[in-house]
Amino acid sequence: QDAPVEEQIVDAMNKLFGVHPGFRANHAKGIVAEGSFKASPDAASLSKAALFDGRVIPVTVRFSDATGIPNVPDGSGLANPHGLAIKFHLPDGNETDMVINSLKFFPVATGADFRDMLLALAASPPTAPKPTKFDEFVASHPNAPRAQATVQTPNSFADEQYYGINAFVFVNKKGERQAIRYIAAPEKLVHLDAAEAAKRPPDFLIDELPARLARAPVTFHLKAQLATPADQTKDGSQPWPETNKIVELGVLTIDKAAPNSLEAQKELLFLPGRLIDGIEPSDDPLIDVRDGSYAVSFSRRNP
Ligand code: HEM
Repeated sequence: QDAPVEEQIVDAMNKLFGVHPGFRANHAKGIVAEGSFKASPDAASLSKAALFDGRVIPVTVRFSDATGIPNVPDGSGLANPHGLAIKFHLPDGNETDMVINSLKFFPVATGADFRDMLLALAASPPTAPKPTKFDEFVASHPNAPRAQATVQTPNSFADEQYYGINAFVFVNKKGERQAIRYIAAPEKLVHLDAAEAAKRPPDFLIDELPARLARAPVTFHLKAQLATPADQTKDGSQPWPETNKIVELGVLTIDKAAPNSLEAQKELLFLPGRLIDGIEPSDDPLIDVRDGSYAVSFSRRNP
């Protein structure tokens, strides 16, 4: 009970999804691929980060299904939101990560609330008497079901739009600061309705990606949604107005499935707070809680 909240969160995930040695406590099922990123000239005016200087930066990415269940069917509602984790390998040997998913905003604003939501879900199996613990949680956290309602099953990991949710702060060469939220936009967005998704084979997303990459590369436009001075940055459960300016940061090209995805994903650790000069965390408390929880999960899956 006195454990740090990051550990309590991973314990709650283990309770909800079961313990599956060697797998992530959340987003357990995934596939690794490789490619590159090339920034647009606009990116450098917002951030001095080496990532945005226009050179071609090799990347390792991992697409994933939600939950800590390693064999969750890709078309199940449980597998929403799908994730995209990107590791940028910079010329100086440094790395920086982006860990984003298909929710437009997060169900809750703090680590403690996220832990409580996971525990409420774990205490609310289909047989639980009504109102369930999760019904009670929702009554005091109305954004939780609203957030989940923003996701659908995509036709392909490549046909989904992914959102950064947590705000980061870009700093440019002049020292100007701009809060942003990331968006990775696909060439086309293709969603399935729940009935159609349920009919797809259990690994249809995982199997489709290497097949698609063998034919042609997959591209995403990495963008930054800019905060206005009126926008808060500390609550990822509150989206910014859709009218906010969006700047194209560059193109992410994924061209090769990793030859040994299962082994590769085990060794990979993506951290939302692994940043480089020119990109800073905002005051959103989830960034630190996420970093801590991902590290706990990593140490348990690689004991
Ligand atoms: C309090 C908030 C959150 C907590 C505690 C949390 C916790 C976790 C944990 C423990 C993992 C497994 C990490 C590992 O073993 O490497 C994970 C994976 C992941 N999470 Fe979160 N998460 C949170 C919020 C978010 C948000 C806001 C996003 C998206 C914007 C997100 C996207 C992902 C993705 C894409 C993965 C898979 C990463 C990979 O492929 O290695 N999470 N999360």
